[in-house]
Amino acid sequence: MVESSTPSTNAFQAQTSAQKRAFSYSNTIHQLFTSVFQQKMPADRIVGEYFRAHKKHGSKDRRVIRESLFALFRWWGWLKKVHTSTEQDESWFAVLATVAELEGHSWSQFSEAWQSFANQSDKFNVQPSTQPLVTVTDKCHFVQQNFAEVSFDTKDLLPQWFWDVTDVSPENELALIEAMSSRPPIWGRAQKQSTAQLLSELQRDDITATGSEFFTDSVNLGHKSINLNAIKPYLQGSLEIQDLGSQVIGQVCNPQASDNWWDTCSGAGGKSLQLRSLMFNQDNNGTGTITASDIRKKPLEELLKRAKRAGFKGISVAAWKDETLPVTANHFDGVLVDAPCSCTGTWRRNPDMRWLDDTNVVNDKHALQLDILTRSAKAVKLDGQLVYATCSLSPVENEHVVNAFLAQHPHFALLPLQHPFTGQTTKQLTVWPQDANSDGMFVAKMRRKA
Ligand SMILES: C[S@@+](CC[C@H](N)C(=O)[O-])C[C@H]1O[C@@H](n2cnc3c(N)ncnc32)[C@H](O)[C@@H]1O
Repeated sequence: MVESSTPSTNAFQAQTSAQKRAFSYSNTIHQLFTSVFQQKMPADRIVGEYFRAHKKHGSKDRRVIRESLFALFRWWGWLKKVHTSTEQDESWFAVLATVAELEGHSWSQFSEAWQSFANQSDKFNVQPSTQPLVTVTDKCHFVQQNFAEVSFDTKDLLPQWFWDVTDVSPENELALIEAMSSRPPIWGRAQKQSTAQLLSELQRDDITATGSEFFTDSVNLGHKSINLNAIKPYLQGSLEIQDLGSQVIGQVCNPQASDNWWDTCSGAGGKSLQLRSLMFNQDNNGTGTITASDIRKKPLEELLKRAKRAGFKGISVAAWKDETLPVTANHFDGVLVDAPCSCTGTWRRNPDMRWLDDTNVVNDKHALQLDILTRSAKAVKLDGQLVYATCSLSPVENEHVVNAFLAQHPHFALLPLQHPFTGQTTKQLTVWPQDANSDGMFVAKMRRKA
């Protein structure tokens, strides 16, 4: 943890207990915020490590600290124009007070304290909003009113390099910014039981969840954090957490109950489990199998634990250590390549990454992605399917990779896809975060011809 310079409470005349507490929260948030940028490490990791080392914080403290920190990153495209120093000065308190307004945080006693610290300087006159801030356009006006000497635009909320590497039509721009400036809900899937059964079990655990209009096994678990290890459906494997956008990938694969699929970049198996679950839903005695591979061993161990929890047979792992194919060539009905990528489609959940990464994160993986796709394609049997997916919103990692592959492999052809949320037919599908309140994803499906 990086030590940030701490001004004395006297400097800001923190007198009441709420002001003193607000001051102490500010110290912690500032330390964490500074650490994320200095260590170039995801905020989630920095915060996790901090709370493990500082058990003194109760659940309310943790909520104020964590939510204020993530909100700072969410709105940093504007706030960095206000807080240009690295100190805990008046401008820092001005941005803390502002994020509390932008997010509608309930801790008004602390945001009022931050506001009063900011307004001790002649430079600031931060005022709360007089009306509800619903859209990013409302929020932009609010910030503009409070900080009249700088100019703000909704597009600032995503870095310029993102706009440079992403094809967003002008009519979709605002909806994308709106989605990227909010958190999606937690999405999950019902496994080995109906969604209705799962929902009623969740209700027994006091968790309000709803089904989804798009996929029969999807459940929306809302925005509240859930201690998964305390709920029965999760422990029994009848609930898996998987974003709705990610679920599109398994749905596009559409594996049949007796198919053999190879998940070449399985990680801890989010999609392997979904594929197995979809097979199981068709026929729970089906002979289908999933082989999961990854360059890293640890996630494969985690995958096996998750498969055991779900009681899924037919899932095995084959570590992919070198250039050699870890599976039989020309064997699989389907091969899924969920390639390593920039993850720009998951920025709603990790708003810090848009400020930690730069354009290289999108541009430097094209060769690796094409190489993995090319090697994976060798395992597809005649008439079998090859699915390429990323959680990137950039054509550089998506269409450009698929088109380069097809140019070198004319015996593969794209299969048309229907967007599950909008109904549009397309050759290569980008799921935008605003389409159905999910992460962003990309998927293309090819068939191996004679
Ligand atoms: C997008 S993540 C996969 C997420 C996973 N499919 C899921 O649904 O949870 C990409 C994975 O590719 C793996 N990877 C990176 N380079 C690889 C390579 N050369 N061969 C195989 N896997 C690789 C990474 O370790 C990472 O787990």
